[in-house]
Amino acid sequence: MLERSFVLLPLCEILPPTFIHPVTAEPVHDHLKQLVTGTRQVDPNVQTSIDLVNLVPLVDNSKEFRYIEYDLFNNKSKTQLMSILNVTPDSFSDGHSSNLIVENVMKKIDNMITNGVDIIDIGGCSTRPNSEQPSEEEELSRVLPVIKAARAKYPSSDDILISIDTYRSRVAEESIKAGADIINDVSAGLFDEKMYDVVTKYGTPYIINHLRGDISTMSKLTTYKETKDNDLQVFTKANNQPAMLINEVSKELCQCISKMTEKGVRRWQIILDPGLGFAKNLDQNLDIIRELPLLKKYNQLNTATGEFLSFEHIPLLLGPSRKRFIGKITGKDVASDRINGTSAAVTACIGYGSDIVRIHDYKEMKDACLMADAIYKGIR
Ligand SMILES: Nc1ncnc2c1ncn2[C@@H]1O[C@H](COP(=O)(O)OP(=O)(O)OP(=O)(O)O)[C@@H](O)[C@H]1O
Ligand SMILES: Nc1nc2c(c(=O)[nH]1)N=C(CO)CN2
Repeated sequence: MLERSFVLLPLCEILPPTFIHPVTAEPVHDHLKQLVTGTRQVDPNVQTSIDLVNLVPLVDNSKEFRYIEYDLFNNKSKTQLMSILNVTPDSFSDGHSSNLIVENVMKKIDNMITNGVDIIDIGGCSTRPNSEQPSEEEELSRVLPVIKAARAKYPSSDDILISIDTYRSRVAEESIKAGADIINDVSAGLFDEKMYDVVTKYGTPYIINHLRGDISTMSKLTTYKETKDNDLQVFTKANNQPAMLINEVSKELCQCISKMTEKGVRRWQIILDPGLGFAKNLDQNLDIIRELPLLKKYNQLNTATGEFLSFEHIPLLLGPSRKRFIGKITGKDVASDRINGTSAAVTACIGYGSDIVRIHDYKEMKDACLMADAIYKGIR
């Protein structure tokens, strides 16, 4: 056991750092560290190296087992480019029929795929601060025809991954039935209590984004103070303001994770997003990016229930694209003028450890990803 990373690593995801190995009397986490630092060698009869990959299983109609693979041990996976496809009436319609809208959207999808996008994030409902929310029926009528058309032309998740950007469980469910692969929920289940049941039922990857309040109140809910909870042992110490922000965001995400796992969602379905622009002010958005390594190491133990939650080796997504904090820093009031600012932010996100970036300008951001991967991960 002590010479096998494929035994120790999963154990360290479910056992707290305080857990002592019954025979060696050392923490199990220390045994993993010994393998990572080379103090102890892996068992050559069963493993050629300590390297492991994380597989996020996909639910595909084919019989084959499909998954998204992340080499989280060495940070050597190519960053995934998630391209935003807003199917809101003002994005594609020019006053014509819905068939024409789908036709126009398909051209854009073709172009995204030609330009090397990995995931297309389809959204029929804007979640930017204070935006108006359409009805569920309206949201469904916007996204379903596009998902169906995209899946008809690109049948396999190998061709393209499709995510549905929605906080509504019914939209998520219908989208999965229409062929979407991933659920991207800005509310991490807080806006719709049935969301976790859908995620459990279909077993899809589930992106959980941190926010507070709702679309109209979130911009004001930016006070992050250390909360007192005698039952909660947090292993990442918050000795400054940015670290405290990370810990509070993480704790709030863990509250959601705790609820969803109780409902049957599995750890390997989860992709984390600390939510740039969601209940964060300008400095907090910068802190989130800069302190991403802290978030990736977040660990907590509920001493009352024994529940241990760790963010280690969970894939991470950031969505900085064209957001207001970039506009404020670069002095660009118009969102489409923020491409260079976004490019710099995307590079930083990757440098600090984001596995997926959600962006609007896929051609430009493809280049940013290629450069950042070459510099930070040595991947070409
Ligand atoms: N959470 C946010 N925080 C700050 N600014 C945001 C946020 N979301 C969107 N914006 C701003 O909204 C504009 C882009 O909106 P757009 O709807 O295209 O983005 P999006 O990421 O697709 O959002 P949504 O999916 O909610 O529609 C930009 O002006 C951007 O500055
Ligand atoms: N996962 C994720 N989804 C989003 C994000 C984001 O930052 N992350 N930003 C949005 C625009 O506000 C809409 N949807």
